[in-house]
Amino acid sequence: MKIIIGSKNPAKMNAVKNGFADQEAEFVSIDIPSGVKSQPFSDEETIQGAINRAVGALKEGNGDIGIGLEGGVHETSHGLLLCNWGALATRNMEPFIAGGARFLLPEQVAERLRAGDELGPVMDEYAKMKNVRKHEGAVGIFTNGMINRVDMFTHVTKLLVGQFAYQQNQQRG
Ligand SMILES: O=P(O)(O)OP(=O)(O)OP(=O)(O)OC[C@H]1O[C@@H](n2cnc3c(O)ncnc32)[C@H](O)[C@@H]1O
Ligand SMILES: [Mg+2]
Repeated sequence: MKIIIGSKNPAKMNAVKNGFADQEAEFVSIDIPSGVKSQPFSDEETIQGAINRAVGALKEGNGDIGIGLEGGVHETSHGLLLCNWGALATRNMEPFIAGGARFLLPEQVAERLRAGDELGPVMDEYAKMKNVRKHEGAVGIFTNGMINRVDMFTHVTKLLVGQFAYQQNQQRG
């Protein structure tokens, strides 16, 4: 099975490998554009970004499965939530989608995003670190390391792989 990951971000690549850990698979990473804003601002837009990357990866990499993982934010009456979505595309089924962890961003960070900044650079500044988005992620920083970006996207990948497996079983009868 050839799995194409629509990103070269190592946190996403490792998460996909973890999610398929018990299967014989070859992994290829290709930087696929999300087709949405670099900082998606709703669940809807983040889901679309994940689907675009999954479908694009499948085509571009000529694989059996394309995976797209996308981070975004979503405005609520409680404040700005960080949201995370994934999509799994195959040749003959509609893409599967699954959501990951959500939590409120500190107002200081939320204000920067509302003003048009991207979370990646804002997090590096806030945490006084480099490339937070490729390592623990905002989720790792704000949960004191309890859940990092790889853990979070591994969970999303397992939700995708599990739905795909369920559907395959249903079709086999
Ligand atoms: O190379 P790609 O796959 O694009 O990886 P990315 O880190 O940019 O991830 P996304 O495009 O999915 O995320 C959209 C934006 O939100 C930022 N972001 C999302 N989740 C984050 C996190 O946990 N920590 C830091 N930045 C995050 C990210 O840097 C982008 O600015
Ligand atoms: Mg990005």
